[in-house]
Amino acid sequence: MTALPVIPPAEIRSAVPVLEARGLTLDYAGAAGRHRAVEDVSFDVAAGERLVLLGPSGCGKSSILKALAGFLKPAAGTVHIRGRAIRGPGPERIVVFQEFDQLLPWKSVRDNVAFPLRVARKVPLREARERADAALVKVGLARALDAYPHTLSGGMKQRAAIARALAAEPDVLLMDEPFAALDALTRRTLQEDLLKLAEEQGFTLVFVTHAIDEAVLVGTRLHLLAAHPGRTIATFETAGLGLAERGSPPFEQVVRDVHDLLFADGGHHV
Ligand SMILES: Nc1ncnc2c1ncn2[C@@H]1O[C@H](COP(=O)(O)OP(=O)(O)OP(=O)(O)O)[C@@H](O)[C@H]1O
Repeated sequence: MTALPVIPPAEIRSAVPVLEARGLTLDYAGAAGRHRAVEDVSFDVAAGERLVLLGPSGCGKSSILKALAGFLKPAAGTVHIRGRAIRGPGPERIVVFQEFDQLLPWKSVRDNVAFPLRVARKVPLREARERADAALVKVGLARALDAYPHTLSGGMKQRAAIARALAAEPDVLLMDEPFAALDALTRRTLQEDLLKLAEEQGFTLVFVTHAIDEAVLVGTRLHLLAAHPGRTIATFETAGLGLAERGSPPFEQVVRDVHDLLFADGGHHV
């Protein structure tokens, strides 16, 4: 008789966070010596959670994301994924950046999305292209499947980069102001698409933004940071504030509370 797999109860499974930062401290080496970008930041991200890192320019949001991606080694403290120390990049963590030049210029949009599936996930060509097409349709690029990146607008390139990440169905999606350079309408649509996909695919997300309304909408939890060096000033639970609540009094109240904290003491934190 085949032994049944032992599946721990949900409360035990969820006890190990997908991501865990403890006392995370990040430095850059410069001509004038060491520059401390982030100091003593700690957080957990459970499966399916969407943690937003929010704060003014220079508070270390991107640096924290780089540490989670495995591009930047902590000067002190630790970062773990599912209990394992992060020592470098891995295919289970995919980063979407703000910049529009994330695509390979010699590949079609479809093959840009299919390529990492084939290489990192060993998905057969036909299936990879099918998954690429489905992801591209979801971000509104159904008519650009065969186009090459240089023929796309900046917004379309960004949609393709997002489709590429989503198609790979990562365990953790890391997004660094992915919508910041998009026009307002596209930005709104992609916010909605991202939330729907998060619901469907259940991925865990760490999302960087300096837009408070976007943070409240996208996040299930907000981690507020102040600058010089980047450090935690507050956290907010925002799981109940999604698309249906946008613009509602509770939603707007959290936006105001976050704004007041970030601009406390006449902009002391900014
Ligand atoms: N490659 C680097 N070399 C030296 N210093 C850096 C480097 N990257 C970032 N920094 C510094 O580290 C600090 C945090 O920068 P980071 O880009 O993480 O902040 P941020 O919150 O993402 O800012 P923004 O919202 O403007 O993108 C800043 O003081 C910045 O000047």
